[in-house]
Amino acid sequence: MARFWPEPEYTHGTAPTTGIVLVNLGTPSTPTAAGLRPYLKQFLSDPRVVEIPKLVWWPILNGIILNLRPAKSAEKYASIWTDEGSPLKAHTEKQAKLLAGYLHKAGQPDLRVAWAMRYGAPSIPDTLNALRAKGCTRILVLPLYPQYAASTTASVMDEIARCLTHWRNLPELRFVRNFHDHPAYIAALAQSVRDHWMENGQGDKLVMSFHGVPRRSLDLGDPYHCECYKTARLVAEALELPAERWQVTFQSRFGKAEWLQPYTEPTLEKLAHGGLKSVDLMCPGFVSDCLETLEEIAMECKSAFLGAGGERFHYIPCLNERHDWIQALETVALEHLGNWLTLAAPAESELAAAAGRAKELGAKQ
Ligand SMILES: C=CC1=C(C)c2cc3[nH]c(cc4nc(cc5[nH]c(cc1n2)c(C)c5CCC(=O)O)C(CCC(=O)O)=C4C)c(C)c3C=C
Ligand SMILES: [Fe+2]
Ligand SMILES: [Fe+2]
Repeated sequence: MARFWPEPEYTHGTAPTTGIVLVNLGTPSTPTAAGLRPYLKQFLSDPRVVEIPKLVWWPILNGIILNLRPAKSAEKYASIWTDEGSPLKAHTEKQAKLLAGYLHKAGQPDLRVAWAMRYGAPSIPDTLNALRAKGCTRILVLPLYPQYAASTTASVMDEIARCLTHWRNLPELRFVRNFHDHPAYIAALAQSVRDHWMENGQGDKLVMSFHGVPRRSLDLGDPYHCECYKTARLVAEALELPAERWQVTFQSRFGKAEWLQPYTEPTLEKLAHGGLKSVDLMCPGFVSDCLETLEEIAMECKSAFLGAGGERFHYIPCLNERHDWIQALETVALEHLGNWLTLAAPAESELAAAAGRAKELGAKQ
């Protein structure tokens, strides 16, 4: 007897459901050497992050770095850890919850919002599997990196693609490449500076510090450097700052190779030596406060500037849970969802009829 196979939509009995995944870098599970080791191992084994041939890099990573760095980094993490755990994780989770609420209010209650970390937990595969279990057949991936870099944005795409090699029935996919010049993101950054000035007064210079990458990546055509400068220029324009009142720097250098210059900490010392007394520093490339902003900038760089003769150093927090930033995130998401929003999901009655037909077909088999 011929076998009747149900049509695909009956197989799953669900309407096309759309999921949004916010992805950030990741963070250790605990601020201890034991928590740091697996996180650093996964992070620093990513060929998008360290672009040195495996044969050369692996002995250095496994023989030296993973023996020395976990304890050193753990101490730094311990200095910023909160009751909610890692600040990066806490902010990312809250941003996802807020975004879901904003989309619900905007008349999009069916969108599922999830969050994942490129390294550590919750992993990208676990998050995509959870969305699949909720019936999502359309997924928008939104890396929380405003500026595109191969080491961050492309690495998220690699992991999504790697994960989907294990799926038979692929979802439709959309991917936000960057939002470094999005007017809503720029407006939120500029307003965060104005808010800070209103409360604390204005410093003599606004330094905008971005995470660094190896200089070689710029020579190889990575747009990261240019996107950082564009973000900074747009923020400065929004604040009507003349050229001598703002500056771009790059932080978090790793290893001995040259990274993007000028480096943040030496620049701050140079500014102080040159007689600058008062500085405001923001990190527009990080949408959440994390180790790199709370420890490296707000603690280490502050003490370097003050130690070099500066008198006032103010760190302006990241966008975190600001209302204008979550609105910006909502706008970026809605723009990329595009016609997925207007391709209406089937009505309940249609779904019930489809489920009935599927049952009938099942009985015939
Ligand atoms: C080894 C090379 C690294 C590259 C290239 C790199 C690029 C890069 N990173 C971020 C954002 C973050 N990095 C964070 C921590 C961090 N970064 C590196 C190294 C590279 N980053 C290391 C080894 C670490 C871990 C901490 C340490 O041991 O120093 C974080 C903070 C995470 C947290 O838990 O708080 C973020 C965020 C960007 C945007 C970027 C390229 C543009
Ligand atoms: Fe980093
Ligand atoms: Fe750092």
